[in-house]
Amino acid sequence: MPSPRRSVEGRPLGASASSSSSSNSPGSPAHGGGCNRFEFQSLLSSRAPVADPTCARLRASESPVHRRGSFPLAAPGPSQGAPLPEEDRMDLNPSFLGIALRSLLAIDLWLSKKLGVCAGESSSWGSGRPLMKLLEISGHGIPWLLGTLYCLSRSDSWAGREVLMNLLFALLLDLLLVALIKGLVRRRRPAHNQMDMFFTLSVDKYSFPSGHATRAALVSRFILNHLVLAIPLRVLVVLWAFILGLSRVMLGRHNVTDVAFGLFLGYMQYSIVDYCWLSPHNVPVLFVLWNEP
Ligand SMILES: CC(C)=CCC/C(C)=C/CC/C(C)=C/COP(=O)(O)O
Repeated sequence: MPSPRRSVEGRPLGASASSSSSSNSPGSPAHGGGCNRFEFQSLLSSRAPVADPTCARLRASESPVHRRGSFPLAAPGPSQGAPLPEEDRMDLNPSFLGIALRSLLAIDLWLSKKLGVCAGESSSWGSGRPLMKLLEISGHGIPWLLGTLYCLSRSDSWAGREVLMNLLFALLLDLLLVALIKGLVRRRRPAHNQMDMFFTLSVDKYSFPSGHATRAALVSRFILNHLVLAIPLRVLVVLWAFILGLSRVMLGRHNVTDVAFGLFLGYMQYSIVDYCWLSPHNVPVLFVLWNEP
């Protein structure tokens, strides 16, 4: 009578774990991909080196997780009742972080789709689209850059110039960081978005993080720290940032997480600007362009 096939450590292998490639069982190469189908690997294989890496990988099919039916790739082998070390079982469990991230992404997509009520003319709040697009322009990089440059050219005080120079630096830093992260993450905009934004850069086909949200948070914090405003105006500035962020999701331009992270990033960017504050004392070269007003 044939004895069960054994791994190098003497434990029996499951039926589909046979290393003979002639089989047409699910785990066999003939069934598509061969041994590579077993994506998970036992901790044991890293502790006890084996001569043949194929064997190490095949040992995964012995795992209790595997046998419980989570991945029904292999039929139960003769090792069914044999107890395994605790660490073998833990390694095959999906990580908590992975599950949490996947759940967050699923909620994000679902919520963003639900909130995308102005994504098209025929959407449930399609008539609000022009207003959302007006908000979009209020947070666009071009008007902010041109506006700052214009004010800088008209400014007649050193203090005003210093603040405006730092605002310009903040806006450029924001464009750079957002372009960098968008290019690295490469998250596509939501499927329901109509790509009809004016004046975009090539990275703006990506959505993470929202450039409008970063700018809104950065500029708001900047204004609150450098302009003396009455309380109602201060509230308005904060509201503008949040409503602009929400409008990005309502227009279908972004998912909720793009905007949430954008607001956070913009807020943090202000801290960088504040830390590197440009003044005639630390970078005089930037200020020699002007004579004393
Ligand atoms: C100096 C320079 C490179 C200016 C470019 C300004 C510009 C075209 C910024 C793009 C603004 C924009 C459309 C960002 C996308 O915002 P999301 O909220 O859709 O990420």
